Amino acid sequence: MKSSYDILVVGGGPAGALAAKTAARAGNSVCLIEKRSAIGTPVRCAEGVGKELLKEYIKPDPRWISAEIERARLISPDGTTVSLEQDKAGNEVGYVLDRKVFDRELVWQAAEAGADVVVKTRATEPIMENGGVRGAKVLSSGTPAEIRAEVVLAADGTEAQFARRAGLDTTVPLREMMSCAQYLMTGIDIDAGSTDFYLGNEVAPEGYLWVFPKGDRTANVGIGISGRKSRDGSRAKDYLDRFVAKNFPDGKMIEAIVGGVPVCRPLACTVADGLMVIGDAARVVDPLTGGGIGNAMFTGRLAAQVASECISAGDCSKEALMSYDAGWRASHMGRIIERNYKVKEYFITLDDKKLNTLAASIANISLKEFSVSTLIKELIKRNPKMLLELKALKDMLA
Ligand SMILES: Cc1cc2nc3c(=O)[nH]c(=O)nc-3n(C[C@H](O)[C@H](O)[C@H](O)COP(=O)(O)OP(=O)(O)OC[C@H]3O[C@@H](n4cnc5c(N)ncnc54)[C@H](O)[C@@H]3O)c2cc1C
Repeated sequence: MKSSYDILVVGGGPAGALAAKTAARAGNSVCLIEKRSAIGTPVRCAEGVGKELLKEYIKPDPRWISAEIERARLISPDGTTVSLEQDKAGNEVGYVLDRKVFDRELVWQAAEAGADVVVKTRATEPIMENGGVRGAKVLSSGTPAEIRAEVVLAADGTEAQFARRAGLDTTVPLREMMSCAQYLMTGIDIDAGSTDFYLGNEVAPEGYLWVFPKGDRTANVGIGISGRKSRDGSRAKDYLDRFVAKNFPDGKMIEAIVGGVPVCRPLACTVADGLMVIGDAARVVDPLTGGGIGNAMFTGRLAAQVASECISAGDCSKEALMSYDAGWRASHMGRIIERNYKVKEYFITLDDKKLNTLAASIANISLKEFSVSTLIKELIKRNPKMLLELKALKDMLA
């Protein structure tokens, strides 16, 4: 680790790794620091990801694919199942990853591209000069040091501490922080080709419960609920325990995790003078699905491209870096986040009866060519009693 670089990346998750790889490939001197002693552990993720989405960033490799997924199923409170099968070209839809291996591979690719990767090194605060970020104060294996950089890319995950310390507003409303609990379970009977989402206030109030297969009768079984507790005082783990006791009484729990997923709108501004915020720290998790791996990689790559251009032009001011902020907001990803935020806000208002009605009305149709707009049209056609509500949703998305 040197004391000065073109680009300093704080955090070795998918956002930081893609940013470091892209920036190093563009010829910049790059340092990626990670506070943990090993990249990728412990895993705080259900590890589901779309195939198409991933293809853009990394070649599929059986070393980090735990399972191939053919369909996603939505299970309503009364057990009605809606199956979303395959993409338009008939390809399998996704993977469940082994993120310990996946994250390590991404960071290894950054190192191979020329980035210095330093673990056990935590950014404690930004170096601020003339109102801008000029690097980071760090604790590297317990020893204080300073790393200066033209641009810092903050990829430090949900807590977004680096951006907050640099003066950005990173507040998440309590109800928009989904609290999660997850067990890695083995010895359970599941559909090995399906990611299952259980909906309803009994199972997961204002959220959902997931079963993501990892091969060999093993799965990530997890839950996210809105806020820290539900109205009756139950926590995410209480709901998960009830579900597991009922559905997988003979299963064995191998690993347990807790975590939070911000299902809010992204940061109002993701840049400052000398600073760009990427991945979960920028709050670009999909607010409807809770998926953030692809969006983390997308923002990491885009930020590194913009940072490289700004460094070459000798201008890393907030104004110059703003093309990253404007770029991701105008992108397909930015538009989907905005749309899915509205869909999520609508779905959390539905009681179990309405969820059952909607699920029953589309359970028997083929959703192979599924798109949100065609689905809403179909729902409106089939649910005259909910016409006004569904029309309001359609207008919101127009
Ligand atoms: C329970 C749960 C289930 C999820 N399931 C899915 C899913 O199925 N599919 C999906 O797409 N997404 C899922 N997500 C979201 C997904 O995990 C994140 O969106 C993704 O990991 C974001 O990547 P990132 O690089 O932005 O942040 P992270 O992966 O969180 O990486 C941030 C890194 O920064 C490091 N760091 C933090 N502070 C510092 C510091 N001060 N100095 C140095 N390093 C620091 C951390 O140790 C960490 O390694 C889930 C999240 C949770 C909590």
